Amino acid sequence: MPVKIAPSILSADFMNLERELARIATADLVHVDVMDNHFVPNLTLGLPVVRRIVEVSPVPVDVHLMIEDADRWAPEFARAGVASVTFHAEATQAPVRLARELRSLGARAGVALRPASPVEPFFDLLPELDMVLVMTVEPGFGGQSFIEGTLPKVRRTRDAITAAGTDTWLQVDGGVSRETIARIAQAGADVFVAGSAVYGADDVAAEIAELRSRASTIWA
Ligand SMILES: O=C(CO)[C@H](O)[C@H](O)COP(=O)(O)O
Ligand SMILES: [Co+2]
Repeated sequence: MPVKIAPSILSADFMNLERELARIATADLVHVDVMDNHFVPNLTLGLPVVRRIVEVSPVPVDVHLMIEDADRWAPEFARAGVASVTFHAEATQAPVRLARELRSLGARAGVALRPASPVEPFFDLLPELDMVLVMTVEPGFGGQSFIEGTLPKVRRTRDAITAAGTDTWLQVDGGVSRETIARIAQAGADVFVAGSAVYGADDVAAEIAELRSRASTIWA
């Protein structure tokens, strides 16, 4: 089954991260948003915290870097032992060189795109990438509403991955909820980040199961 649910700890209780990670043990990945207050107008957490998350997380760690100078910093997150490192296309000088370096360090390599950034330049480069992240909100904050106008980009990306025949995952991040997930899956996404929808639910495990079920129906 291709569908993966990746709760974002951006909406978790940062004072109790170990407990918050344990609550999402039935998820496929945990999504960790790293923000530097330069690439986006928000500041979250950095390498020392990510290293501890890797040690205690019950599921593989998926890092989303919203930082400038990804070429300098992204490899450090791979060295921290995360499963995947996604850097923004807008924050790197050399995406292929960086993706190759991340892979050589044992991490999956992902490229992320702001809603207004074109994905087409990456179509010929898909064999170099383990994941494409199409942002479905402007990066920086959880709890924003889904931007419907990003769906055609998700569909074009899925079509390009199918044409390339690569095993590149297609992640969406921002405004994923019970209301939006089926439409996003219909457009071709297979990895779904959900922060406020999961951590805002009374029963976190039930919410993860519900999101997975709604997306899986489309993929079945
Ligand atoms: O990268 C992000 C914000 O830049 C977060 O991963 C994303 O916003 C998740 O939050 P929500 O599901 O509440 O929209
Ligand atoms: Co994110």
